[in-house]
Amino acid sequence: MAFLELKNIHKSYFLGKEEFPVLKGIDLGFDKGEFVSILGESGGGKSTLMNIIGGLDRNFEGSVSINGEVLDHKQEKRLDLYRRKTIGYIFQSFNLINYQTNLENVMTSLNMTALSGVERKKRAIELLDQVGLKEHIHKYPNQLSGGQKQRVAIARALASSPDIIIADEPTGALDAVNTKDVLDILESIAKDGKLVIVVTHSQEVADYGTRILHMADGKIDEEKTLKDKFLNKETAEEVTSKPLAAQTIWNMAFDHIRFNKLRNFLITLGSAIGIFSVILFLGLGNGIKGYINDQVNQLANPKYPTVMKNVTTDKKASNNERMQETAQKMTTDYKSTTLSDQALKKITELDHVNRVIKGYQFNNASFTHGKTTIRGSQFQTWTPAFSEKVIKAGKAPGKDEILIDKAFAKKINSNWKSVIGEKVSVKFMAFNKDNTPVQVTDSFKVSGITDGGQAGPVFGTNYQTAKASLERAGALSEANAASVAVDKTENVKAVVKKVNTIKIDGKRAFVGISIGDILDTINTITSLASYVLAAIAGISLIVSAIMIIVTTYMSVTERTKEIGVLRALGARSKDIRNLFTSESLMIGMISAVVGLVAAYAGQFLMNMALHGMIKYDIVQISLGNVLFAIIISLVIALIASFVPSRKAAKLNTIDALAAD
Ligand SMILES: Nc1ncnc2c1ncn2[C@@H]1O[C@H](COP(=O)(O)OP(=O)(O)OP(=O)(O)O)[C@@H](O)[C@H]1O
Repeated sequence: MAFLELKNIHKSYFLGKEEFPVLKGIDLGFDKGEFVSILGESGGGKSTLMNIIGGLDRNFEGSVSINGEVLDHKQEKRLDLYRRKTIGYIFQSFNLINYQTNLENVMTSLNMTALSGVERKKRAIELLDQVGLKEHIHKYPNQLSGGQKQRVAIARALASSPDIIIADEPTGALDAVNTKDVLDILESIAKDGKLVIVVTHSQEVADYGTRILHMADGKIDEEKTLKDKFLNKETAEEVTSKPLAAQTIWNMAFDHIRFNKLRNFLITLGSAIGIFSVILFLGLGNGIKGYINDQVNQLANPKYPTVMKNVTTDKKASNNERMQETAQKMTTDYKSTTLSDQALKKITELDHVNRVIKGYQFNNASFTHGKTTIRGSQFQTWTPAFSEKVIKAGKAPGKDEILIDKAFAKKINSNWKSVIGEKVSVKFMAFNKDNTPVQVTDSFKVSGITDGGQAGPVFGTNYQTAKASLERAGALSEANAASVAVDKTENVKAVVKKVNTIKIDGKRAFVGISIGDILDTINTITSLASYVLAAIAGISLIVSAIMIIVTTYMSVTERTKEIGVLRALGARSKDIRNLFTSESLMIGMISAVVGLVAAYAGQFLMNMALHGMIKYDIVQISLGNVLFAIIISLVIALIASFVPSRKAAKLNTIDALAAD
């Protein structure tokens, strides 16, 4: 029984329905230690036969057996293992991987063995030494002569110590000297106890072997034994085969990215710009939200929700809308907006309420000092609901005293603090019990100066002072607003909810609102705005996804031959898919890192530039934003590589090897 046996091999190609028989019944036996040359006219079917022996072609009739065991061509896994372990391929056009050094080319085959990393490297160097290339191991294939390239290819074919070496026109591209060298090496391989099968057109090459087979018209028409096969000395080295490890695939992907530096740099840059802008906008959203929260909290004490009379009958109206309606009603039907002590008592009786502080709010007040007047501002009572931080100089108003806004104080005197102690007159419209407008004019001493920041100017006296003014003018003096002192911040929400459900005479009596509610509204608006901006920036991520798709496609097209070589060396179809997916993921990962670094740099620069103006870090990239960037970038890379990497994995090995 021969080591390799072919029985009744038939193979046809079909063009449409038309059949072109190429192999018409081949029966052959080969032994280890043989150096067999297959000669024959061009188009006679030599390569077709080699593809069947090499486990690259599965569509044929007949059987191939190794050591008596029939190879099941239907089992892809079995064939992958067969190519990895039993077959070593040498091609006419060398088919080395151009972005790998010669050492790495040999290592690629060794990476499909169970040898350790150190052993693989040692063996690769030994093999390259054996073919006389020790000095050239770190060169790339394009830095070698044709003969040298073919020797690297031989070293690679020998790497996994296969029993059969198939060489398709191995000397076709070589001159006489290199041809002799390569044939010597092939002979020594046969002498080592391996089966060497060479396809050639050259009688000179054929004469070198131990046996010549001649093919014509799809059959072996002549067979000639030149010399005895070499003694089958059992080779000591037995290398166990293993599929490509994930780590190796990552390394190959990385090598390719490095090899195509400029192209990958540009793609990474494109994707990174997308990530950068999305993250920066999200960070800006966080910062603006934080800034507004900070401003509002500087202005108001969150433990004091504000209450007004509810005048709205529309059940669907929000609390904000109700407050606005009450404020409007103050100018037409003032009486209906006042809060009686009796009504406010209902709030005082609620759990967690310490007390209710009565107050006033009047719009369109004007303030005058000498020739300086400011109109259209709100005049209100100063209650503990304001944060003390609002007072930038001086103190809270006592009897017949007033707090004025800093901008107004500056108008009076550029040395604004000096306005404290001066008299300021206030004029605003109130109403008497018949809802007839009554002008209130009074004059108070400035006790302090306020800065309401984004919330606008704050002018205010204490409750007693305002009440006395209203009474002097003959206006209604019942409060039209109140602040509720709640025991703890965490109870504010519950108290406000309760306040909003209190009914008097069967109607909802109050509308209460807390700073928390106001912040919730502002935060929702800011988040929305920042998401919209991030989504607009996200369009560039779509562009980057398209770029990755295009490059992966280009990469697959450019590397068709490499895919064929890897499959011929025994890589599985999923290894090919993983190779392209890994490359995209790596580009996605690098883009995310570059985008994030740029976003952090942007954050630093923007915060530094704006700090003088707003004393706040306006860009605040959160850990969540960082994770989001990494995940979105990887997901895009994964989606973008999905189709091209599958296309690569599905390529037919023979067609891939035939690619130019
Ligand atoms: N994929 C294919 N589809 C259709 N016909 C094919 C295909 N591959 C090869 N053939 C045909 O099969 C025949 C045998 O081709 P093969 O490459 O095996 O010949 P060969 O003996 O190796 O030729 P050469 O010495 O020129 O390399 C040729 O006529 C060729 O045109």
